[in-house]
Amino acid sequence: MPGSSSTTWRRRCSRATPIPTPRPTRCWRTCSEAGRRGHDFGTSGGPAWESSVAIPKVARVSGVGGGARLLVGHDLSFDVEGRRVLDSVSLRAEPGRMLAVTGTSGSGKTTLLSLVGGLARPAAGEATYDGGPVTTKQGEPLPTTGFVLQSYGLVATLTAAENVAVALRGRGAAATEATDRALEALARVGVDELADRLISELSGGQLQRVAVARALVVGADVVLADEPTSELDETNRDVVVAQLRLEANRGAVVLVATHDPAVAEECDDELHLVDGRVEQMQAPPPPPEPGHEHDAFMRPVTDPGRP
Ligand SMILES: Nc1ncnc2c1ncn2[C@@H]1O[C@H](COP(=O)(O)OP(=O)(O)OP(=O)(O)O)[C@@H](O)[C@H]1O
Repeated sequence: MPGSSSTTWRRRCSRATPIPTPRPTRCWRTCSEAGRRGHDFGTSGGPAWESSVAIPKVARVSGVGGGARLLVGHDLSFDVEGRRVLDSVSLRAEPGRMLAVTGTSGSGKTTLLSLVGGLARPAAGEATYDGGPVTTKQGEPLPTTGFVLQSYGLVATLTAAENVAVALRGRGAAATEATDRALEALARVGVDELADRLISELSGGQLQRVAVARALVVGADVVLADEPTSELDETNRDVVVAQLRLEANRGAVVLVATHDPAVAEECDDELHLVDGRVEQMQAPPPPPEPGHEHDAFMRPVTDPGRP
């Protein structure tokens, strides 16, 4: 049922397979234990990967509220040419978690990410981060934010490395440091070999991974990724999702707009939009009692030959 409340649920990541890794350049370790997802990429001076990721099995319904480093949307609405394309949508995204924003094409995913990222101003409602506004009065994002734009927003006349380094140069990093970190970010998504190629010489999937690297490189408080895997094969999709998970693990709020159920499945929470409104979600059933763990996979046996 559409409504103005935000309803998200928490799901356990179901995949316990090792995450495919691009060629690492530095400290990189994999961990394939169930419930421990992610890798330690010893770069960029950021905090190390937290060794375990607590993903409870139980459903959770989030309410809207303030709180430390929460990204909150309060009844956000947005109009385009007099048409309401987002209608009273609320969300509450926590650091350390990945929130999938799903919905059919045109349902408002990009619009919602733009509003909570401060790229657009809502017609009504408010977005807050850490209890305060998401932008300065001049419209500059206040939390450090890594955007993966659907259209990438890369500069065609610069190389892949330069496009990524720009995100750091704009924040005052020295040229050498920015280049080093750009190469590391490109390596995280397996495109460091393309570092010196012009953007105009890259394929769609390569461009998309450069755009992801640019969002990763800043060690952002908030990562807003709009369809970050739409051009990728399954292996590279998993690499990108694993890197977004790493961002969450180091404490970022991560929002991923996606059409891909496999990507949504890897997230902890999901907010589903239908025609610019939040669709009421059904929470998954509670975990089985001890001793009944396999019941969920059992089907009633109907044998027409038996009474
Ligand atoms: N600049 C614009 N001009 C006109 N209409 C727009 C504009 N931006 C968004 N819209 C409309 O707003 C609605 C929501 O668009 P939005 O891009 O947020 O959807 P989406 O769920 O991200 O879609 P997709 O999955 O196709 O990227 C759509 O009906 C779209 O046509």
